[in-house]
Amino acid sequence: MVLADLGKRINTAVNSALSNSQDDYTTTVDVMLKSIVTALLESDVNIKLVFALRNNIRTSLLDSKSRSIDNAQTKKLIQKTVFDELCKLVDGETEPYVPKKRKQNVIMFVGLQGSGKTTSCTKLAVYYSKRGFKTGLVCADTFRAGAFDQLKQNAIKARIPFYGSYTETDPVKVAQEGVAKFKKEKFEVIIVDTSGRHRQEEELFQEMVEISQVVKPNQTIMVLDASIGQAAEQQSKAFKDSSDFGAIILTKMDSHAKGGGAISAVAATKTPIIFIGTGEHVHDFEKFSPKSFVSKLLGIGDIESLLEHFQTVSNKEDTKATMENLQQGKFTLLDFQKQMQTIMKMGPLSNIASMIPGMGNMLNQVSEEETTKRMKKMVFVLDSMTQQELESDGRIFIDQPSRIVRVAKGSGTSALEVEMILMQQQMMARMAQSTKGGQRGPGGMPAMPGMPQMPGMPQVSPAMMQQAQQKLRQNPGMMKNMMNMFGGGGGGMPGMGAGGMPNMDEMMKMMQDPQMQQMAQQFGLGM
Ligand SMILES: Nc1nc2c(ncn2[C@@H]2O[C@H](COP(=O)(O)OP(=O)(O)OP(=O)(O)O)[C@@H](O)[C@H]2O)c(=O)[nH]1
Repeated sequence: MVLADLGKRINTAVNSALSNSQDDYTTTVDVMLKSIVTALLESDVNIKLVFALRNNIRTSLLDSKSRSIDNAQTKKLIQKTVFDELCKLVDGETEPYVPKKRKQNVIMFVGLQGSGKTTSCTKLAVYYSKRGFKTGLVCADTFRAGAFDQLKQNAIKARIPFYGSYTETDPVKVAQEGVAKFKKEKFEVIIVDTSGRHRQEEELFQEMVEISQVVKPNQTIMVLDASIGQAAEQQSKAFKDSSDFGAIILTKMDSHAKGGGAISAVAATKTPIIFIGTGEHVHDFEKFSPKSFVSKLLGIGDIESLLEHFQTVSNKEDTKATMENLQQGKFTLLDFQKQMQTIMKMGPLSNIASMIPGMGNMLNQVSEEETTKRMKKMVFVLDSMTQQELESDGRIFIDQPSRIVRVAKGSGTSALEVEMILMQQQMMARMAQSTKGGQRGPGGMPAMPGMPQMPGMPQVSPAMMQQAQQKLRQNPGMMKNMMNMFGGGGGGMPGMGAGGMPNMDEMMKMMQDPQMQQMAQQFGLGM
């Protein structure tokens, strides 16, 4: 992620300040600030902003009130002051426009060529469409050959109605006609993609002014490539003068670019970032809030973004069907397949992990590549099942083991791997059975705490539980295996507790189940 290195360095600076008991308070603060300033400057953040941030933190930390408080409070104060000042750095100060239902909201995109405009237009269209807005896309880029085809392909894939022309060369005319057509058809969100050039040229800005005059956008969004560095500021100012955008989308935040230049541009134009692009896929798109961003940057996690993201990528109908099944205490292989597809749509596991408190570092222990490989295998296995098999509770495979061999062949996996997935589904089905009518967690998934005893399971005494927990602590590799069994601990899976973390007590109970133990031993999981 962009700025990931910056986050680590700031964290280190704050933590070493907190653990340093030898220096006096002023020296501790100054040493910490020196490291933070260096990290920010090396990430391309504008020098003026860096020094303003440094002075603000120093003033807050060294004023007489903060100095008189005790050690624990000082630690909290340092953490909070750094956090707040970093939030201010990415806070555009003004409130962005929010499209209203049953109104016709016209949104115009501007930005240089290659910044990710067309991709972001489609991502935003999908975002609003998923939230019940009748949404259409207009391609007003007649400058670049192939621009309309690109938007068309994206729109078809995402099932978003679109408008454009292969013959009309006047972008103003195309924009006007497209918006008029969608307005007539009572569309609620109409997104206009415009052209970009490689450089900031006079004609481009003139074109933006003219399009803006005819489509009268409720909101103009500038798309900015997070990797452009210091040039971001000048580019943003030029667009601000011509098209007075009211919001920014930062793209390519998944890259390893420094990103500080783009952050500086936000501060220079006092315009809020509303979304960030985190990949090329249509769902690699996150709503931006300064607090969430800084939380993730510092590895604190951000459940709000996770749930918001889950809502965007999950299919309402599928979720509803799974919910109904869960209400009845059922969890079929089809439910399992839908959940896997949703998790895969959420993007790289590191993206998901960074949103879960305490999970940011977890993927360092379980290799992302390995986990993604395992998850993909699970999808291949489930995709190789017949509809009858998917809609079943999984027993069909026990009754007819030849099915396992067929699925293994079809998915390019082994019979053992298929059995492994069936075992996971069985575990989840058991959980669903035991939570029938019980409490539900976020996203309607079973809430693990306070879960009733699973049917057919031996009673687990507190001593046994303690023993098992001890065993787990002594053997972290076992936990890793368990995490892998659950596809790397991705969020939203049935059987996961709040925030997608597996519930330890529940795991313990499952580990005590003789049938599960037998199967686990067979798979070499060493329970
Ligand atoms: N990794 C990554 N790639 C992205 C992201 N957003 C866009 N891209 C890629 O960046 C390239 C350019 O994106 P486009 O959407 O075509 O850019 P554009 O600004 O519309 O360009 P023009 O149509 O030429 O003006 C494409 O290969 C996209 O797939 C992102 O958030 N992350």
